[in-house]
Amino acid sequence: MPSPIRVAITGAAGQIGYSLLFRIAAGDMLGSDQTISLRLLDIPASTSVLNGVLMELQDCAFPLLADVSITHDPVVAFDQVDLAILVGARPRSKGMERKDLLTANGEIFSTQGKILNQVAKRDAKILVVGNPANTNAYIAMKNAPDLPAENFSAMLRLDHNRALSQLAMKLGRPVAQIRKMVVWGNHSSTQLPDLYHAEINKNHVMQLIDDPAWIEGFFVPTVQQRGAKVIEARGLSSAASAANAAINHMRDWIFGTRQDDWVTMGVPSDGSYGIPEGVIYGFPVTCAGGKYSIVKELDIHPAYRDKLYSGYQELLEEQQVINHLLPQ
Ligand SMILES: NC(=O)c1ccc[n+]([C@@H]2O[C@H](COP(=O)([O-])OP(=O)(O)OC[C@H]3O[C@@H](n4cnc5c(N)ncnc54)[C@H](O)[C@@H]3O)[C@@H](O)[C@H]2O)c1
Ligand SMILES: O=C(O)C[C@H](O)C(=O)O
Repeated sequence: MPSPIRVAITGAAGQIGYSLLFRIAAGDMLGSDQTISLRLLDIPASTSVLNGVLMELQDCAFPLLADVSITHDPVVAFDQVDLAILVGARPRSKGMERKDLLTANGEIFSTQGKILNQVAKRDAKILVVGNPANTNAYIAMKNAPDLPAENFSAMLRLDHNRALSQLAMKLGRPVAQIRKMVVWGNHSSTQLPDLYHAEINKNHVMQLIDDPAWIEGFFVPTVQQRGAKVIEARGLSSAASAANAAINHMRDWIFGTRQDDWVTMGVPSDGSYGIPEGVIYGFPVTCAGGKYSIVKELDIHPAYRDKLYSGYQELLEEQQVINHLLPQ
């Protein structure tokens, strides 16, 4: 068996952590032949809970779990990590937008970006889940100038999965048959789930959906507002589905996307689709050999062009709020 991969998870005592750790330790992210060394980070106030999580991980006797350690020191958690999933941050509650968390959470990502810069492996893959995920990922990336920008990503996979499921339900077909979904932009209510490129068994789904009102009146707002609806229903934000999306995101980034398919990742813009550099934005990407590439030259529905740009503008507005956390 290959030597253990070091995986750091922040916010490990939280609710996403509780869904995420056990699946990673069971092999859902890195496969059944790969041992894992887990580094769990949380704040001192969560030590008791984190101790309980540690006991439960031990009690599972996972064959792939080479070792697990807990700490509240990011220097220890991120030391020579291969993968870091940055979950630890405050979630929003009912009535809040995700960007309302900017000032509460931004600081965490500037600190952690600096420490990743010092101690993580130079090719570490870093996924930011904590909200507002795109801007937090941007803060971490800018505070880690010695790591390649392409090592940083933000999670839009939950939105992508939500869009896939809504479409599968509409078509009455299995989700596994759908290819080429994308959710553009910010992991916020300005995100744009776009099914105009989607295929099912190599047929364009638009040939099967003769219902434009469903797309704009149901599909798009349902995906955009899903996080808020879950908070309304559960009184807590999505956790198991978020953990599942984080595993999907990392697995595809590491092992590659399916043939003739792509996934949505929040990645640094390279100017594609008129989105200037300087933001982390949801794009369709293919992954191979541990690298992602933005899918180029898709024809954007004319009514969507301005909407893609609105997501960019919102990200710039978010950056204004946390400008003091970016190295000048
Ligand atoms: N991108 C997405 O699709 C997506 C989906 C769901 C949730 N989220 C976000 O993920 C974050 C976590 O959600 P949750 O439901 O697990 O929240 P939670 O409150 O249950 O857990 C958060 C954990 O983070 C810890 N924490 C806080 N500051 C920390 C720090 N500086 N270092 C390490 N740990 C720290 C807390 O002690 C807590 O244990 C929230 O910001 C939430 O909005 C994002
Ligand atoms: O909506 C939230 O605040 C949590 C999360 O980002 C989600 O999309 O479920």
